[in-house]
Amino acid sequence: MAVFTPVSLEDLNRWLPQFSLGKALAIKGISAGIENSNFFITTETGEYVLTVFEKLSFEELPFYLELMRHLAKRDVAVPAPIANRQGAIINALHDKPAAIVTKLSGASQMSPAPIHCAEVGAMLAKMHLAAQDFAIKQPNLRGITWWRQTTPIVLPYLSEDAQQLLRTEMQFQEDFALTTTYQNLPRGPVHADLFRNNVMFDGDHLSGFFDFYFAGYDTWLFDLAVTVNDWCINLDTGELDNDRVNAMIDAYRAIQPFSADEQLAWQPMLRAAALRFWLSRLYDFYLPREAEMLTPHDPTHFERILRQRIAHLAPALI
Ligand SMILES: Nc1ncnc2c1ncn2[C@@H]1O[C@H](COP(=O)(O)OP(=O)(O)O)[C@@H](O)[C@H]1O
Ligand SMILES: N[C@@H](CCOP(=O)(O)O)C(=O)O
Repeated sequence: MAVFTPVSLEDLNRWLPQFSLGKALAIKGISAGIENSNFFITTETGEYVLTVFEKLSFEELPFYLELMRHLAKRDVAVPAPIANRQGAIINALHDKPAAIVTKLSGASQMSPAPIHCAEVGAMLAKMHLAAQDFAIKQPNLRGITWWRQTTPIVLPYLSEDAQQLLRTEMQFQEDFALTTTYQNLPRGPVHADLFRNNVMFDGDHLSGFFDFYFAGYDTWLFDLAVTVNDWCINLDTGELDNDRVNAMIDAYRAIQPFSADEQLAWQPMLRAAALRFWLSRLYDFYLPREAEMLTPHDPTHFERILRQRIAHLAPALI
């Protein structure tokens, strides 16, 4: 991540007494990630993760953190938010919303095999089902409304060829969103950013997933498409690795079978998932925010993936 808002050990020890976590012993900024300021913290009671939210507001945040609390209570492997003595899980730090969550064990699996993709597919299906009775409905803030807003902002930075691709794909997705196939897709709270760096493995065992800060109420299929586009590809070309794709969708289907509409929507949804992250990476690349640490992601990675999804069909969901 970046560190946009520095937090010192002294800052933390002034802020921490509202929690039952004892004294802070150490704090370390985390360079991975690009959205918020994240820190590993060690206190007298253990190790946690502190996040200072850079864009999400006090009003928007309950959806994300209450969803994590809801899932953790149902034994889904996600970090649990830590409440202060008044029961609040979102508290101001340096005038920004901040939260402490439990720290997951393990490490990211950045070169996944089919076995890892199967674990992720099964866990994603379990998460979708466990979230069905979650009471708060907040839209995916990086859904098609945001794509419409962001497209004209980033277009001027693109080559003519890339501009043509973006305009054509936006029209395709606008048309697809009007179909009954799309409108009939099962939906609920989804993670919407389940990349390899947001999942922890202990060996071949999935130990947890985190970074719910792009979550929203959207189609389950969009969530699966986002995940396939990061876990099941040749990173150099964006081409799908069918063994990993089939491992993930077979494991998902074993828990939650696909509807006829999902089977019809699969190819357009893989394109939509590629478009969404091409747009966000273009925005972050050409309109970057000031940060103490920031590792921006490469936008052309998702341009390649989008072109691949348009040119070649993925394995079907049947
Ligand atoms: N609960 C957690 N347990 C363990 N590591 C975490 C946890 N949350 C975040 N991290 C670490 O912090 C990094 C950045 O977190 P992430 O949520 O992806 O950033 P951002 O808030 O910018 O999206 C992760 O790649 C991971 O290394
Ligand atoms: N995962 C997305 C955007 C967010 O990145 P993160 O590292 O902050 O989770 C991408 O790779 O573009």
